Amino acid sequence: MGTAAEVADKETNGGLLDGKKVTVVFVLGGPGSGKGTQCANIVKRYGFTHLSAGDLLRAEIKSGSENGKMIQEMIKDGKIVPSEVTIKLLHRAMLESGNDKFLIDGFPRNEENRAAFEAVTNIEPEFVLFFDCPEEEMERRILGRNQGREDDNIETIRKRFKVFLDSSLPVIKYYESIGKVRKIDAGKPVDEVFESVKTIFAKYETKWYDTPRGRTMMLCIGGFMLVSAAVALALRKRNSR
Ligand SMILES: Nc1ncnc2c1ncn2[C@@H]1O[C@H](COP(=O)(O)OP(=O)(O)O)[C@@H](O)[C@H]1O
Ligand SMILES: Nc1ccn([C@@H]2O[C@H](COP(=O)(O)OP(=O)(O)O)[C@@H](O)[C@H]2O)c(=O)n1
Repeated sequence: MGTAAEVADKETNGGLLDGKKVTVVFVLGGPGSGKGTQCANIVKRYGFTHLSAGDLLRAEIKSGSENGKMIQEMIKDGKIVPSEVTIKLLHRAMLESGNDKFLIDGFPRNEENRAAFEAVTNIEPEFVLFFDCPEEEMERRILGRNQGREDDNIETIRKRFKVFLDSSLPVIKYYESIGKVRKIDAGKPVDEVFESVKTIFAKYETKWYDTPRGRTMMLCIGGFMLVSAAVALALRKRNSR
């Protein structure tokens, strides 16, 4: 049982975010497996909002918040930041986005992350997209990433691999046991990986008439048909006189 405010918050959520039904896909895989790269592709094609737990934590460090120093130390050491911190950032970003489809990348990374997210938001993922990639390939990719990340050095990379095996794989196993994992062979080139991703996301394909431009076109076509009908009617009336 949480505080009264927490309980009230949970009751108003009821699996919804701000009263809205949302779709959440967790994107998991080892460090460097290509989660961020493929999330960018999914955003473009399927209109999801991409929320990377790591990016949100790094932005929190930059913002100079009171938790910044602690987060920085944990990331530098490849450790998993306490759930309450990460979940608060994810929850806020979800509310601010205004979207109803989310890719939550790099989360949940351990059992605590998973259980706490479910308890706080009451949201269950639609499915878990799991990028399965050999460790040597992930290491090669991270070392070539060049994003100036403090944790992309060989010592921290090895720690992150260990945390992935010890803490994150059990979460993937849990979702596997309830039939929610969609596994992708992520060791292939980017385009080939995206081909596999597309087969999983096919049902989220945005129809052209669901886009802002498509809706405008539909309105124009509707307006044109109305005007044509009115003109045809007027002509018929005149001819019948
Ligand atoms: N399928 C792929 N083949 C080769 N390089 C890739 C592939 N996917 C991503 N990369 C590169 O590997 C690095 C790590 O990818 P990234 O998407 O940042 O991984 P993650 O988010 O899982 O840590 C990046 O430099 C990216 O450009
Ligand atoms: N749910 C999460 C996600 C990331 N993190 C931290 O952020 C670091 C970087 O995560 P990331 O997802 O951006 O990067 P990759 O390890 O996937 O390359 C992790 O090693 C953790 O220290 C966390 O504590 N909790």
